[in-house]
Formats: sequence, C-alpha cells, structure tokens
Amino acid sequence: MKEFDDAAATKARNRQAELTKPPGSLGRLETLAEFMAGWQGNARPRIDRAQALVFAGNHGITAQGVNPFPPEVTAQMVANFEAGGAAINQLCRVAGADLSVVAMDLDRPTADFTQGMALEVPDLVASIQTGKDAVDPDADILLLGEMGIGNSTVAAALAAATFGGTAADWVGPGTGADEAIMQRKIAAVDAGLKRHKGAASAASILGSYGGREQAAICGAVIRARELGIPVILDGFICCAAAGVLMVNDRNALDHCLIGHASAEPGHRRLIAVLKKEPVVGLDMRLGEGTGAAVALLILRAALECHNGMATFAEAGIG
Ligand SMILES: Cc1cc2ncn([C@H]3O[C@H](COP(=O)(O)O)[C@@H](O)[C@H]3O)c2cc1C
Ligand SMILES: O=C(O)c1cccnc1
Repeated sequence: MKEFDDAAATKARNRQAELTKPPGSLGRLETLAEFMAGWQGNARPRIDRAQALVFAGNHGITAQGVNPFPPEVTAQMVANFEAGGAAINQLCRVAGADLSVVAMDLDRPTADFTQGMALEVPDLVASIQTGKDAVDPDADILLLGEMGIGNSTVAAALAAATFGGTAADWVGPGTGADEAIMQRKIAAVDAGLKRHKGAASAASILGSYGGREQAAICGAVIRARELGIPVILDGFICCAAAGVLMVNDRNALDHCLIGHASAEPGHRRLIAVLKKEPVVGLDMRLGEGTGAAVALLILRAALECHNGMATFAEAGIG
C-alpha cells in the first residue's frame, strides 16, 4: 500500500511559493497540485495517462418501483457508451481520459435487498476482483463512475448502512422520482436497513445491498491505493460505493478526490462525512463518471501551472 509522500508534497508546495504569482493566488489549483505530488510521490506530478472506468450493473431492487426509467436502460446506455454517444464519452475526450466500460452480468440482476442478500459471497468477491483487475498500473490518475438503473436507491442504502441516519436522510430523486416513487424508495431503503441491520463490515454491507458495480468501485479504489494512483470519484452513487471502505479503514479514501458536488441531496451529507471538498460544483446529477471527467480538466489546469510556470528567479521578477 502506497502512502502519501510528504517530502514530494512539501517540495511541490515550496515550488508553488516560488512561481510567478502572489503566494496562494491560484487557490485550490495549488493544493490540487500538492495532492497529486504527494500521491504520485513526485514533486512535478504528471497526467500522461488518465484512465476512466465505468462499471455497470443491474439491481433486483427495481422490482420495488424505485426507478423512473426501466432497468433495460442500463444495457442500452452501455451500448451508447460503446458507440460514443453518452455524456461521459464527450467529457472523457475533451478531458483526455481513456474510457473503459465494464458491464457486469447485466442479464443477472442482483437480488432485491428487501428480500435477502443482494450479492452472495462468491459474486461479491468476483466483483471486487473485477474492479481490481480493471485498473491500469500505468495510469497516472483513475476516474471512477457507474451505470445501473436503481443505483440512487442502492447508494442511499449503502450510505445509511455505512454512516448512519434514516432512509429519508439519504434518498433523493435520482433520475427524477416523483413523490410516489420517492415514498417507495424510502420504504425500500427502510426495509433493507431493518433486514440487514447486523451488517457491520464493508463486505457485509456490500453483500447486503450490492451491487456488482459498487463492489467493483471498491476493488478499483483499493487497487489504485496499492499502486499509488490517485483517484477521482464521481457523485453520490460513486462516493456512496467507495465510502463503504471507510467502515474497515477510516483512511481508505485518502488518495481520492471527490470530482464534483452532485445535485442529488444525499451527496451533500456524504461530502460532509467524507470531509472532502469537491473539485467542482455544477449542479450535475448524471453519474457515469461525468463529474469526475469535468474535475480532470481542472486537475490538468492545476498541473499545467505547477509544471509550466516560471519561478521568480527564472523570470527575473521581484
Ligand atoms: C438515460 C440515462 C442515462 C444515465 N446515465 C447515468 N444514469 C444514472 O442514473 C441511474 C440512477 O438513477 P435511478 O436510481 O433513478 O435509476 C444510474 O444508472 C446513474 O448512473 C443514467 C440514467 C438514465 C435514465
Ligand atoms: O450523483 C450521482 O451519482 C447521480 C445522481 C442522480 C442520478 N444518477 C447519479
């Protein structure tokens, strides 16, 4: 497991102080460069290869009528990703990220978590491994996203099981739930929390509620940490998935940035418990990794300044 390299981060901070600008004037662009320096172990961090991984899965909880769009849309969107027609394709292109989509047994939805375990142990273990194996060891940064109809309900259940609070605290409109769907979402999460109230480890929480893509996100976050690759998480659904790892290790997400503040209300609560400031806030609420891809543009801006600017000495200023 790679840890934050304080010496590289300090060197980066010292360099920021020497660049031709008033100290601190690039604001968070400066601290983002330091973050990258520490996690890459390099005072001049680079993003030559940005990898974006979108994990897709289907969910038995959709039987409870928690989703405005039908579950068929998951596979249809995967086809759209492969054809280049989704928002994430455009954003990865402009941000310079290589996108891979990992469809996880879409014809075999997880079990309805109000009725039993969403994922049996072998399926859970295999899904975590799929996430680990998908990470390119040569990546300089990893962006994570998901696609799965029903996922805003799964995310609410995972967040409540991990961080406490009621179903109503975490449930939001997702793709556009009306009042009736909202009530069914809250009832489904409540029922799940009752059924699985003994779930106390990351593995038991992931197995209880699923899904495969959430388990894969956890696997990718763990693998990136082993490899010393910083991660950009997407919005509510992605953060709720990765957040489960904090049950076992409260520092498990130290190498992760939150790409954006989603408009999904539960994300605000999640951001507060994760104690991280999102890179951007654009009122997006899509998923797919789109907020992470927009954040990569900002990160690239930060590193262009960090690496390309002249120092006061070089420019003969001051
Ligand atoms: C066309 C379309 C494209 C999407 N891309 C991401 N999501 C997002 O919506 C889903 C969660 O919302 P809910 O819980 O309301 O089903 C996830 O798949 C998420 O990635 C989409 C949803 C739709 C309909
Ligand atoms: O923030 C998210 O991840 C999100 C919000 C609404 C719908 N899909 C995803």
